[in-house]
Amino acid sequence: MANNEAPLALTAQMVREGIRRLLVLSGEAAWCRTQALRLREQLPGDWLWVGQEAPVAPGCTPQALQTLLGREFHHAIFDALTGFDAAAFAALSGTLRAGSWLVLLTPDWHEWEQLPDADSLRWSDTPQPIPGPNFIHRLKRIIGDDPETLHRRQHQPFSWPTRSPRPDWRPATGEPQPEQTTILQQLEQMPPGVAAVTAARGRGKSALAGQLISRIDGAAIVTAPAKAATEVLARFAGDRFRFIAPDALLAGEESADWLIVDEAAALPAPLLYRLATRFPRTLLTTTVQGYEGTGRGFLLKFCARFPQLRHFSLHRPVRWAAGCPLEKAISDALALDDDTFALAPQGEVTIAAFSQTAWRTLPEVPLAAWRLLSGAHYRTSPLDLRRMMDAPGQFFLQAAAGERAAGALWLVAEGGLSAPLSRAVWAGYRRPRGNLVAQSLAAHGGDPLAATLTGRRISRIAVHPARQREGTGRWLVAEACLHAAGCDYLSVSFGYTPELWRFWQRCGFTLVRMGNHREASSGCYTAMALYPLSEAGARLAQREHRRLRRDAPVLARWNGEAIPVEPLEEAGLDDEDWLALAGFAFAHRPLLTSTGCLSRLLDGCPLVLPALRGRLQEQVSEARLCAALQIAGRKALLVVQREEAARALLALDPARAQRLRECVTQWQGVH
Ligand SMILES: CC(=O)SCCNC(=O)CCNC(=O)[C@H](O)C(C)(C)COP(=O)(O)OP(=O)(O)OC[C@H]1O[C@@H](n2cnc3c(N)ncnc32)[C@H](O)[C@@H]1OP(=O)(O)O
Ligand SMILES: Nc1ncnc2c1ncn2[C@@H]1O[C@H](COP(=O)(O)OP(=O)(O)OP(=O)(O)O)[C@@H](O)[C@H]1O
Repeated sequence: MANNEAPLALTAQMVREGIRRLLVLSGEAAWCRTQALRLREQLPGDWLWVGQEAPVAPGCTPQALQTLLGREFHHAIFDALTGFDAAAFAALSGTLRAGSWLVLLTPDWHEWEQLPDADSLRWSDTPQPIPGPNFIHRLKRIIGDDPETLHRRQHQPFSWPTRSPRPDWRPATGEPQPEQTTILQQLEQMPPGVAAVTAARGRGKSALAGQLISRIDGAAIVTAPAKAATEVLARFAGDRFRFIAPDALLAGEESADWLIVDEAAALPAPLLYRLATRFPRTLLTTTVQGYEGTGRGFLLKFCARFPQLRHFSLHRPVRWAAGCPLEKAISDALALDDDTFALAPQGEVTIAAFSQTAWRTLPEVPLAAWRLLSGAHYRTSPLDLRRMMDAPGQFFLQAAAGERAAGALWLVAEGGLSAPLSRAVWAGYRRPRGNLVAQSLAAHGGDPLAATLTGRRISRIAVHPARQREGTGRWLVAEACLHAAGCDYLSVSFGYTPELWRFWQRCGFTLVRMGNHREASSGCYTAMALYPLSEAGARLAQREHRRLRRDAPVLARWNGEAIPVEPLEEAGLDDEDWLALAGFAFAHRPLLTSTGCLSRLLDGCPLVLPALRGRLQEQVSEARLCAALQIAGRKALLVVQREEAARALLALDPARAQRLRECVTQWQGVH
């Protein structure tokens, strides 16, 4: 067959069979792009080009792909020549219609895993891009071993292969598919309440929601993170489709018999919760595959808040045929399949540490740990997989029972900043990437040298649901302490719930900080806790815990949330307050970090200080305060608040205030 007829013939066969395939082009950038453009001309289709720079339209960057989810394309090119955004790659594959090619452009196949990957700046806290050898090595092995993937390398012969035929695909006709019919029947008879439909990509969730709208007697409102992503739903709902954006819906008074929330897990949990409780019946649809950052965690965390929730799932693909080679290749490469929770691990538990090198020597161990950790946590994405595999400073423990993972724990090395940098972080001048808890201890805590201490942050811990409350979680944490000899503390930052805090308390952790606002994704306040491992760590934990107890009454007033510590009712300013106030008045420490000491300052100060009192004592919103005081905006308001604090300090003790001003302004000079 002539070389330009072969791709046409193979593509026509893929259309008949309802499948998609991966084609990898590896070599120099110019060669890869030329080959891709040539193929694009040969094969008709709408050919989305995803890369940092798309030479043709339609095109978008990997990061912008999120806005196109819910749309469908016929063929796509994914440029991974300078960086590989795994989440975007997987998401793109889900948008491809039957009969499509996903063309992946990679650097020279042998060099790829050694080359710096621009995407690493998102998952590694290093200042420059680093290579991701473990991830790329595994990806290469899976692609290389996959007989369905085509691979063309520069300077190597290539001919289009033939493939033995599969049964012809019978695409859906527009009438509900059998799985859809069963669910529709139940939804139509559902008493008031919440239902959730979950499935992997392309299973007909959105179509099902549209079919429901077109069948019910009453009115329905559709909402979703992006209207552009509701095309399929709109098509199946017909002229009864009515879309209202989530915030507009919340702000308005609209009523309807059904609320349909498409891609529900992409909305912040508190918003979703408020929406779901406002309508008699709510249908949530969401993708349960790691790359949408949702996963089983959505069911575990969000849906658990509705005990009567009806949960349905769709299994058979509709956008393409079952057994599609592209779907399989991507699911294998990104460890997306998710049956970890189906079988309970049996038998005695043993715990062992493993390092990133296990991805080469004994990959099933880290893979099982990854599956457990990602399945148990809300919003885990392939970014986390890449971090786990290749970012520096990661440590792991696995609890095994028989052949299966019963628990896993992931730690990240933090701290050890230089004294000048730690002080600059404390003063609010600097905030380099990474070191979440270590920097937070300095930036929001009382000790300017806090970030010089070294810690290991527990980034993830999970125990298999069938083996919880047996002490495995505590044992994992105890083992982590043994493996962290030489560090000052173990730390954890988590979305506060009383149950989770109970766990950390039982592991011996001391609460040192509560965030000032609920996290959009979890609806929880972020809490930070420490487990000291050295004397310096113990001093830090005690000092920060005491500070939290002092600030607790003020924080609780501010949050309207009880802080789980015994409040210390101590009026007046101590040395730490003076330093923190100087950090606010003369440097850049944030207002919300300084609420405790500022409140104590205001309590003992006769000056009027309207910008501070208005915000902290009367809790007037920033916008109203700006209007009342004729201040141009939030930034200008903060300047005024800092000036007021400076005036109060200078009035209280001019010499001390002056001395502290000189001290904290010096801490700016770090580069
Ligand atoms: C940084 C982060 O990863 S934060 C997120 C933590 N991970 C998750 O939420 C994932 C889902 N949850 C889990 O995987 C598990 O429930 C874990 C890891 C939190 C706890 O693991 P387990 O092995 O069940 O904990 P373990 O049995 O060691 O519990 C020790 C003590 O903590 C407390 N505790 C543990 N779970 C709970 C709970 N759900 N409610 C109340 N107390 C609890 C109890 O006091 C328990 O002792 P007890 O059983 O004798 O009363
Ligand atoms: N019953 C049906 N008849 C005809 N086409 C259907 C039917 N159900 C779904 N489809 C088509 O299958 C494709 C996938 O459906 P849909 O978008 O609803 O799936 P999804 O699970 O929401 O996928 P994604 O998560 O990728 O958005 C769409 O092109 C849709 O038009």
